[in-house]
Amino acid sequence: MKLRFTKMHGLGNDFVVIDATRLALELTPARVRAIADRHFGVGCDQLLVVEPATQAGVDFRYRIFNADGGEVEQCGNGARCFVRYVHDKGLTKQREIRVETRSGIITLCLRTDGLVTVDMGVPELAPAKVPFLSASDAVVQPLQVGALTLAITALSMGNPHAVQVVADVDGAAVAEQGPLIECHARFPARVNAGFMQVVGPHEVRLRVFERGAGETLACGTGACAAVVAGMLRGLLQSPVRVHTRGGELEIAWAGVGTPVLMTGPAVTVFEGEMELE
Ligand SMILES: N[C@H](CCC[C@H](N)C(=O)O)C(=O)O
Repeated sequence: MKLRFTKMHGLGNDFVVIDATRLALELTPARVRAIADRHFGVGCDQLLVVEPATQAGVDFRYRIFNADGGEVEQCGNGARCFVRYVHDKGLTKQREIRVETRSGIITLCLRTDGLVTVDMGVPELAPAKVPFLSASDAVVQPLQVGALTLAITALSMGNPHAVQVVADVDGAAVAEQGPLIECHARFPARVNAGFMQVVGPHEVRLRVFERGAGETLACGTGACAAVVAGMLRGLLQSPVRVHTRGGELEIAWAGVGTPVLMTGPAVTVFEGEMELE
């Protein structure tokens, strides 16, 4: 079957976006992997699917698939691209929309300056809800990774994150530690591994080895998780500028029990059509 798609990115975290509001699309893990493959397919970190809402008071349903074929709960950079896509495609005239994801409803706002602000919801800190196997709910917890004992903060932005503080992101062992953290037995749903360098109380540098995609140039939920972790540790104050390899995000959080607000760009690169087996 011929499949039309739009290639987009949020700070270099790249997506194939498909409008499934008027077509029935069966996305098996094998099909997702074929689309995401950077040599034999279109290539992307995640596949984003636009579907009609299934509940009242919501504008669309938003499905997210990692390059490894797994469907996941949330994607921050993808959410910014989502609202730009549905607005530019004329699927809505609203600049603020509510979309349902596997982890709940989020609100996306396409600003007149072209940036997008997303209410990413309230972070979940209880280990069982991350999920993270731990007898403690301490903010900083030891995690044995090979011969090292890392100090991580585990939390959920709808999807699971393990954030550690490093002295210098450029020298951080992302390639070595990332896969070991991602698949660590104490994270039964696997986890996104964040490496955060604190530059000042309102500024960090961040790299993320993403669950199901490897290191990406930026991770929106990872930036939210890093700021929440840094504020809980007493290292950061809201708002925080997060420097990723792909560019900058602004993250604001008023504290436990309140939602995290993320602001950043969303870019359309090209339109295309592919043959889908
Ligand atoms: N790899 C993530 C999904 C994509 C998140 C990221 N691209 C973002 O911008 O938040 C996970 O498995 O939870």
